[in-house]
Amino acid sequence: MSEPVLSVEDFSVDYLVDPVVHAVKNVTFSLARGEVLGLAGESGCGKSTLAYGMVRLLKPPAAVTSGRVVAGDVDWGSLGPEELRAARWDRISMVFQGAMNSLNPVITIREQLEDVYLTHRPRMSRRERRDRCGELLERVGVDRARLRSYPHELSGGMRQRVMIAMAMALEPAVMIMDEPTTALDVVVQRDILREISRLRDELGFAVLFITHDLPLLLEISDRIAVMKDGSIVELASASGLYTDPQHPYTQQLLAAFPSLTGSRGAFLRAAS
Ligand SMILES: Nc1ncnc2c1ncn2[C@@H]1O[C@H](COP(=O)(O)OP(=O)(O)OP(=O)(O)O)[C@@H](O)[C@H]1O
Repeated sequence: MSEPVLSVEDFSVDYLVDPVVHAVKNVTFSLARGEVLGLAGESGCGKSTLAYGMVRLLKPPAAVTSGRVVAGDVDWGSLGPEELRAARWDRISMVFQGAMNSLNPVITIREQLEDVYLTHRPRMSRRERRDRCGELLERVGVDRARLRSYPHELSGGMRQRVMIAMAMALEPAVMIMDEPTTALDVVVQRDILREISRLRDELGFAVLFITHDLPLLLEISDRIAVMKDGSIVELASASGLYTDPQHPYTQQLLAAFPSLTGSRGAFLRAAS
């Protein structure tokens, strides 16, 4: 495998409450350039804690108790608050569940997208910034005329696409997506996921895609990590995990989706 764009080594997070919750336990994995790694597991297994922990967005009582996260040549644990702010979006960007609700209601889509460039690329000319914002929107399937809109004038699906555009604005090597389409209806979800797959092929960023929806992960991932009680119990190629699950918990998860037992492999990305 080529040099990973992201590696997570022996990473652990506790919630320092009484009694202490060991939410993420000694997690290790890496992401190759252009890879989609799915992270599956049921509610409460620690997926979101891992995602927020990786980009150091956790607040007390959460505490990272072991390990490190290295993106490119940067150890995230060694960055100060300012450096972290700069590295987020630029090297690793995030789209979280309900992210569409974090758009500022009183400023236009154009201003929100331009803001990313104003903050992170202050030397970019006004003209280039404007062009880029239009291109970004079109990339995620939203007409550039929408730059003039306010968030409430867009549907939930469109707003989530705007968030994905924003996450791609600085062309980060890694995007972390935590249930990015869960709040949307199934057709919109599929459209957006197809778009993410296409953009990944086109731009070559790697994606850590988190969801409890295993059939969805089988469809879009190259490899899948299965998480249970804070630990990764199995990590395999999507096809390997589907055809030859090793861990009893993975077998149980697969069995919980009767639709998967139909035409074998129909869900697999590799098979499409
Ligand atoms: N602020 C907190 N204080 C104490 N425990 C917490 C806190 N936040 C989360 N936890 C616990 O940490 C564990 C992991 O939670 P986390 O939200 O990361 O799981 P998840 O797999 O992302 O679940 P979901 O899919 O429901 O978001 C759970 O046992 C949860 O109860």
